Amino acid sequence: MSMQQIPAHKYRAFPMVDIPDRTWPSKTIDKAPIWSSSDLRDGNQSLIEPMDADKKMKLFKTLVGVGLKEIEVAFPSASQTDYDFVRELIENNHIPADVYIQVLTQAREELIRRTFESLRGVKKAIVHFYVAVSPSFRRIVFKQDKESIIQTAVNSAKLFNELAAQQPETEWVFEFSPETFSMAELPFSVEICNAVLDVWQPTPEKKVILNLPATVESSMPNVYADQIEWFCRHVNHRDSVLVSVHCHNDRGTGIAATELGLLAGADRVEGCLFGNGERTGNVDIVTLALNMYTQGVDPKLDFSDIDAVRKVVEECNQMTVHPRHPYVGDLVHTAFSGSHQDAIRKGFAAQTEDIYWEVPYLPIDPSDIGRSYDAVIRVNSQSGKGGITYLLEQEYGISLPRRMQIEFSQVVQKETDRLGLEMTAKQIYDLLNTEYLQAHQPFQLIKHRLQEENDISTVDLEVNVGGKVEHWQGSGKGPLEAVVSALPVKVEIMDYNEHAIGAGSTANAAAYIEIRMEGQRPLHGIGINENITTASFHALFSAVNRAMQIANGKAA
Ligand SMILES: CC(=O)SCCNC(=O)CCNC(=O)[C@H](O)C(C)(C)COP(=O)(O)OP(=O)(O)OC[C@H]1O[C@@H](n2cnc3c(N)ncnc32)[C@H](O)[C@@H]1OP(=O)(O)O
Ligand SMILES: CC(C)C(=O)C(=O)O
Repeated sequence: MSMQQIPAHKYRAFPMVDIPDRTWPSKTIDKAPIWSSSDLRDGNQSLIEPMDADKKMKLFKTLVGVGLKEIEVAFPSASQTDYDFVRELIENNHIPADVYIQVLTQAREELIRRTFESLRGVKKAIVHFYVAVSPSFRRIVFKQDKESIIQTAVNSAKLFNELAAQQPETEWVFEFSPETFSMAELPFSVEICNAVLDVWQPTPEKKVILNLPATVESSMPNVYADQIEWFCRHVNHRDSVLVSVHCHNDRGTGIAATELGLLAGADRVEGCLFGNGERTGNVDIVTLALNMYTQGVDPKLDFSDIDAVRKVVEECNQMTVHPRHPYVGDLVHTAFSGSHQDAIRKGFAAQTEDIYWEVPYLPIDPSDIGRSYDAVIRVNSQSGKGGITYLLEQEYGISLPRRMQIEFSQVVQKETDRLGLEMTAKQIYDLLNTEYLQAHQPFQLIKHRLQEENDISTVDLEVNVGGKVEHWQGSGKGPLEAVVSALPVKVEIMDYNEHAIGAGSTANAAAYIEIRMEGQRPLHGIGINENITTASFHALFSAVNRAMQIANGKAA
């Protein structure tokens, strides 16, 4: 059956939480939470092909490298691969001293025993068990009432105490997840958590983790935040509990839910790099961290080389990161459209090291995460003069004057429309070269002699005119006026600009001239030469030739 005409007959809205004095809306995130990566567990269990030992190790090292101190590495009772991976980490000392490995188990005795067995000899570990608490799970999956669900959790919590006591050399941290918390009645979630806390007896010095998952994201993020705040107010031993959020992204608001959950009192976040995980994924730790970073809050995770991290994640998950993925996607620091490019170019010009970052359209400085500025501006048929100018400036040191930017962008626009494709900086330069620098017909300046006496310049020009060498002479108040007077056509110079390209002995000069030939619109020419006077003469010839070609109907 396709979409219902009246969806309310099939679906219902999630109930609001009765918490009119909620405080989270007026809070801000001003410090990093405790991060826990679930890439090797929740992420891994959602892959078409779960990672083998090599991939798991590679990703584990990457997670350590970015600064994660809590890493859920396996569901050891699920498979021999997972069990062996935990053993490998422990037996071959792959776990840095300040890192807790975390493992997950169902609330079943034999699975819990095997889980503790997998951890033999570990220096410190977080052992995590879960029981689903929502009404549909109680009714449909477990076919158990609330009391027997609580009893399952309590029995497991007791077994945790017992098995941990058998390995006293390990620093144990316990974690309990009322799975499907976001779809459950809050009083029941609190009741089952309190029952587990009664067994574990945490203290402020030896806290336990209560992880409150949006196992399937099923409400707006403000509702999730209300749930977290309500829970934090009602759970016992709040000062001895680390409240953790574990959001999935079914409604596409996993990031928002997590951020609001932090405002609402959560201390800890579980998620995966770039949002891998069941269905639409776990919350993306990278986006969360960089959201904090771009608000001036140190996330305590290091994504200085985000592309290296992405490469490992893509290889291990056998899944590519979307080109629009926040912060890391191939296209997210790129502007194709004209007005964006214009603003970015002006923003870069205005940005200095001593002021806050405020380059328009770029929420982060790409270089902070190891990205170059190369891809920031790319030119296609949606682009304008700003982007074209930026690329010529960045790649070739050519700074077109404003009116010339307008003129040349029309040339580029025609070409992008014709090609229907993006144009690279080189293609744009080639077009500039063909259109302006190689505009040698009908008059090609071969060489010149310039004399200056009593403020009067005199030039002798050797010019190739249709294969025949001619000599033209002229004089005027400056070199350009002298060349204008030598030309066989009447032109008026409207504007002139010049600048150096590069520095030192290899520097070149670029000259730009705008002229008007009788009966024509103004047109530009460019000259580039080691000598600025020669460059200006070439610029004038370039402009004149373009004007002549247009007059003769040979160019647009
Ligand atoms: C939201 C999450 O991500 S939770 C984590 C989910 N991850 C995984 O399941 C990956 C690893 N899992 C596995 O390898 C297997 O499921 C195992 C080893 C844990 C269990 O395997 P099996 O014994 O074959 O059970 P199966 O996979 O069918 O799981 C369903 C059973 O677990 C029970 N169950 C589900 N969750 C729990 C829980 N938290 N505690 C206790 N029992 C549970 C179900 O009620 C069902 O029991 P039933 O067979 O008596 O009806
Ligand atoms: C085990 C729990 C934390 C889980 O993965 C979930 O609910 O999504």
